This record gives sequence, structure tokens and C-alpha cells, in this order.
Amino acid sequence: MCARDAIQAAALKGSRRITTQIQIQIHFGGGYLRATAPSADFGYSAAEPPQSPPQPPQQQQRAVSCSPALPSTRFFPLSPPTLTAPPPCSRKGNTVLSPLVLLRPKPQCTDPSAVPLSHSLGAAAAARSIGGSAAAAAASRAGSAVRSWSFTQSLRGFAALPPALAPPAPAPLATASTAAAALAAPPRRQLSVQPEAAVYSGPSPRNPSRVTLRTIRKKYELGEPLTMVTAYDYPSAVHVRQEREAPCRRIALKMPIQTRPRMSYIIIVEAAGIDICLVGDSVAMVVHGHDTTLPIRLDEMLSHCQAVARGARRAFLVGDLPFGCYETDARDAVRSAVRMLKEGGMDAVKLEGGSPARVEAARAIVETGVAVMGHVGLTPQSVSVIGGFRPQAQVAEEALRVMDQAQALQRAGCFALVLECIPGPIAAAITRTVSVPTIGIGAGGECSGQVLVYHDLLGMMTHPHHAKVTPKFCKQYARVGDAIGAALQQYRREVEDRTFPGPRYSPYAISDREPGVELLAGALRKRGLEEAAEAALSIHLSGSSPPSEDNQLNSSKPIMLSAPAHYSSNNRS
Ligand SMILES: Nc1nc(=O)c2c([nH]1)NC[C@@H]1CN(c3ccc(C(=O)N[C@@H](CCC(=O)O)C(=O)O)cc3)CN21
Ligand SMILES: CC(C)C(=O)C(=O)O
Repeated sequence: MCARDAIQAAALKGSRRITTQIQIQIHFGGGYLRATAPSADFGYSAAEPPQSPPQPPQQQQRAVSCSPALPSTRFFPLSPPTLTAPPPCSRKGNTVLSPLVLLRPKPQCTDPSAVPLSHSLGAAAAARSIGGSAAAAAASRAGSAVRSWSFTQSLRGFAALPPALAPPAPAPLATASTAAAALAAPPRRQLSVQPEAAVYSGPSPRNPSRVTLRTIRKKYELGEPLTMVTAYDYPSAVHVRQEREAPCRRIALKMPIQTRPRMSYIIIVEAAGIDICLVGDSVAMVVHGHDTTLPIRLDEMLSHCQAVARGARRAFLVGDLPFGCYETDARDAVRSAVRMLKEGGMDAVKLEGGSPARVEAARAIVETGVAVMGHVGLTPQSVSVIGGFRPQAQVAEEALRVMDQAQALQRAGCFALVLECIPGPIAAAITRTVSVPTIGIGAGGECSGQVLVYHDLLGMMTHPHHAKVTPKFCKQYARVGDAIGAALQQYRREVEDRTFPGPRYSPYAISDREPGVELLAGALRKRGLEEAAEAALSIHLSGSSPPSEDNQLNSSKPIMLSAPAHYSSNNRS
């Protein structure tokens, strides 16, 4: 079925949205990458089926061979796309899949800059180069009908689209500088293979539930509490995101029974759906083991931001500007903030303090086009002048100063403010005097939202070293630190008494299609390695009857976390 038939069939069935996807396979030195990217999002309904007649095959074939040649600059040493033949489109529900487009590096290419093609950025960059200005031309012709990447026109089977979406005149493709930017771009949530979505239609259409500043604003206006946690790495970012229950169950059911989490636990973790993820400079203390947040550098923060951006799907990502990268002047601040977005993959930055210089920095960053979260009250980067992580604004004069700072930051354009370690009534007063959300930490329950450090709320900081830097305002919703300790102890015991790995976790057998172990033993004996031969033979024989699954489960039960009390009554499976 060609794309047009598939779209028409879906339209006549009354489907409102039909998504088309391009499948691309990029070949490089040791293998290939396959990427699927939405080509366009057509808002057809049964009332307005696509009109245009299919083009004659000759013309379609020409459309393929005339497809915009890939630039053979030093950035994209690829041959022009070829189609796998024959190229029928397939349809999955409302998604029409293109035939596979193959991209191969030109054989004569010896340019070392071809190397980036060997990781996923290569796919992203190639996709950008193909879709680039072709999509721009199509978008301006078709107005709002085309919402994203329009490489479709150049593909046989995708050629017969409605007049509004007719192929644009061949347009110049990505320039060297856009190509370079594409290669330098960090891994980005859902955007890596659909750059046009970011240019023409805002955040990825594949993830419409992503939290944006508009979502935050809406929640704030409706008086719904905002949730924020810190995340410093990929696994914690994965945990704070929200996913549907079904895929989690599917994944869990594929896991070995011993390591399969309880269903109630999966649902709880995966449904966390936290609104905002802060890659906080507290990582310096929590992960790097420093006594303060001061030592962490911008490049270290960027590395944490990138890991979080790879794991996050829904949350709005805020990167903390670390001490020393924004104080000198506003230009310094803007440069650091831009890196947080460009290299770190963040959606916004946070900076500490409300002095006139900090307010100016916030204003300059916002004017550059980067959203800023302010932070007043206890600002740990000022520990040197504060003399410790001490609560703030406990006397009227100080409270008024913090309130003035909050207002100044709001006027500078901050979209939200963290209020840290101040009395609840002061936080309540600030929350009422500003018209942006306040996110409290140790600031009582009257803020527009709350933030806690991930490791604190999970009870991962039970080691005495950590306990001393875990603030007393932290509620522990689990005791993960205890579970980690118990699991490590059990592992050590089982290794020492040789119950681990046992036959159950020694899955690799010598092929039984040949008398392999006997041959091996013979060869070992010939080399005078009698003992080695005996060992191979006896282990091979004893490993032939692994104990039953039941025995295994009884001998070594995984340590399971109990669900937090307030969830368990609803979610036990
Ligand atoms: N794990 C962790 N959680 C945090 O919330 C956190 C960090 N680390 N590191 C960066 C800052 C520092 N924070 C802290 C740390 C300790 C206290 C605390 O216990 N303060 C004592 C007073 C200490 C003193 O007087 O010196 C208190 O009574 O509140 C407060 C905030 C909050 N942030
Ligand atoms: C505690 C939060 C607000 C923070 O700034 C951090 O984690 O660095």
C-alpha cells in the first residue's frame, strides 16, 4: 500500500490524526543505525480526505533519484539515499511507515570527521541534513498542515500527497555550520531524529505530555502543587519520569523471575510523573562527596545534565549554574546558561541569590532566551559568608530582604523561585507577594510546590558520612540505603560461601553438538594440564542438571523494597 492509500483508508475510517514515519538506516564502519522519525503530522478527518491523484510511476522514480542529494561536505560523507526495493509503505494503526532509506558513507571517504556517524548523533545529524530546508519550504507552502519533518516528498510511495503538500522546489540543504551544530548537539529528549519538530512546532510531537513553562504556569494558576526533585544521573531521571503501566509490565515480565520487581513497585516508580527535575549543584555533596557545593565545575555539571537529559522524558529540566560560572559579569552568566541548554540538554537554568548583581545576571540570561529559576533564602553557594547551612530570614529585617530579592528576581523575568530553609510564614508571605510559583525546601507547606534531593527522599543517605549533610526537613519515603547495604552483604556472603553464581547464574554451556569438553580435556592433557582437564570435565557433568527454579528462589530471595505506606493500600498486586 502506498502512503496515500494508507492515509486515505485511515481518513475514511474517521481517524483524525495520521502520522507518517520515515525509516532510515545509516551504515558506518562496523555496522548500521536504524532511526525512525515522524515525517509529518496530517490533521485529516473523514470530511477532508486527501485529493491528489497518484503520480505516474516514472515520475515517482524520478522523485527518488532527484531527492535532495546529501551534502558531501566534511560533515556528511554519505552517498545519496537509496530505497530498499520494492518500497511499499506499511501501516500500523494510524502510523504509515515509509520504505527503508539506506544511507552509506561514500566508499572513497577517508575524512576523519566521518567518525561521528558511528554513534547516534550521526543519525541525528544525517536526519537534520536531509530534512532541513526541504521541510522549511514545505512548511511555508502548506502552512499549518505540515507540522514537522517533510522528507516524505522525495520518496516513492510518499510522493502522492495532497496539493498543499506537493514537493517543494529542490532547496539547498543544511549548511556546514548547521551540520556542525547538529553534530555538536547533545543527546536530546525525543529530538535527536526530528529536529524540524523543534523548529516548526515546538516540543516533540511524539511526547505531547512533556512539561513546559506553559504546563508549569497552568498548574500554578490552577493552584495545583508543583513537584520537583533533583536528579544527577540517567537512572534517577528514568525513575522520575512517567510512563504507562503496560510497557512496564511487559518489560518486567521479560526479566528473570528472581530479579523481577513486584508489580505494585513498578507501577509506583514508573508513575512518579515528577514535574521538574533539577540537576542541582548539591551533586557536589551527594555524589562527589564534597562538604559544600562550591567545588563542582560547570563541565562536571554539564556531564550530569547530559545523563539526566538522556533519561528524562516528561519532566521540565533545570540545570543549576555552579559557583564561579556566573558571578563575574552578565556575559559570563549568559555564556554559562547557554552551555546548559546547548550542551547539557536542559530546558532552563537556576542561579542562587537576589543581590543586584545576581538580578542583573538573571535578567541578561532571560533576555538571551533562557528561562531562569531564582533561589533565595539559604543559598548554599554563599556558605563562606553565611558560615554554614543555616536557616535564613528568621528575623523581620532579613525576611524583608529575602522578600525584596524574590520580587526583584521575578521582575527580572524568573519563571519560578526556590525558597530554601526559611520559616513557613515568610515563605507563605513571599508566595502571596510574587506572581510566579515558589518551590519550597525546608520552607513550610504554603509554597506553590516542593523540592527535595532525590537521595534524601529515598533514604539513600543512611551512611553516617551522608547523615551529617542530610537536612532535618527531609522526609524519607523509603530506606533504599538499608536495602543497598543488605543486598551487598548478602552478595558478599554468597560469593564467599560459593552459593553465587551456582548453575542458575552460569548460563553458558559447551555446545552439545560436538564432544567439545572431551576434546578440550584431551588437548589440555596433551599440554600436561591434567588438573585443568579434570576441572572442565567435572564441572561440565555437574552443571548438566541445574536445580529447579523453586529451589533457587528459596535459596536466594532478592531483597525487595517495601512500597511507601501511603501507596501500599491502593497498589498491592
Ligand atoms: N543531601 C543534601 N540535601 C540537601 O537538601 C542539600 C544538600 N545535600 N546540599 C546542598 C544543600 C545544603 N542543604 C542543607 C544542608 C544542611 C542543612 C542543615 O542541616 N542545617 C541545620 C543547621 C546547620 C548549622 O547551623 O550549621 C538546620 O538546623 O537546619 C540545611 C540545608 C540543602 N542542600
Ligand atoms: C536543594 C536544591 C534546591 C538545590 O539547589 C540543589 O539540589 O542544588
